[in-house]
Amino acid sequence: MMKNIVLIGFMGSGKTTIGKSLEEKTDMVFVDTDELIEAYEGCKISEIFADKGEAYFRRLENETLKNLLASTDNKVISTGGGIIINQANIPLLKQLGKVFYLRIKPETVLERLEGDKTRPLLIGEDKLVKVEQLMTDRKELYEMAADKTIDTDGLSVSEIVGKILEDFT
Ligand SMILES: Nc1ncnc2c1ncn2[C@@H]1O[C@H](COP(=O)(O)OP(=O)(O)OP(=O)(O)O)[C@@H](O)[C@H]1O
Ligand SMILES: O=C(O)C1=C[C@@H](O)[C@@H](O)[C@H](O)C1
Repeated sequence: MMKNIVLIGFMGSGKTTIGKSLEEKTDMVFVDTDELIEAYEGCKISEIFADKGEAYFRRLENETLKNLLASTDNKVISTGGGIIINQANIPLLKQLGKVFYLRIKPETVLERLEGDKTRPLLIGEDKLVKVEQLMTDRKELYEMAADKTIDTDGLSVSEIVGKILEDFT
């Protein structure tokens, strides 16, 4: 297994925020699979979904994990919220390093992503219903992929970072 910290969890669970804070507090380098895909494709995730479809995006996520496996370690890898949908990704995540699942309640997701237009799966009405449905569909997959689950509701960024570092040996 490579020595990376891998962060998984729903949109808005804090993967980017926690990942960047880990980068500041350690000698590890932060990367984000959504950002790597945007850089590779030269456009935004919402444009990839609109122009080429979700299935195309999911293939890019799988390629991105394979590229990271071929790269150096000592990274904090933040992942797209749906990275676990393709179950072939689960063993890849585990090979990359220790997988931390940042668990969050649907209500907290809505509070955090209010007005955010960058998540194509959460556009339109009835967002709470959409979030609840997606979480129900994904719950088991996140748990299957995780080495460690952190319930993040009500915790500060530094508390979550502390828990991860305590556990990352
Ligand atoms: N522990 C926390 N407490 C309060 N607010 C937080 C916490 N962690 C993150 N946030 C806020 O929640 C929002 C979403 O966080 P972030 O972008 O890090 O999530 P994400 O998991 O990377 O989402 P996505 O996968 O959709 O990019 C941000 O505005 C961030 O400041
Ligand atoms: O939860 C999801 O399926 C997604 C989460 C984002 O991080 C992006 O990867 C994209 O918007 C899809």
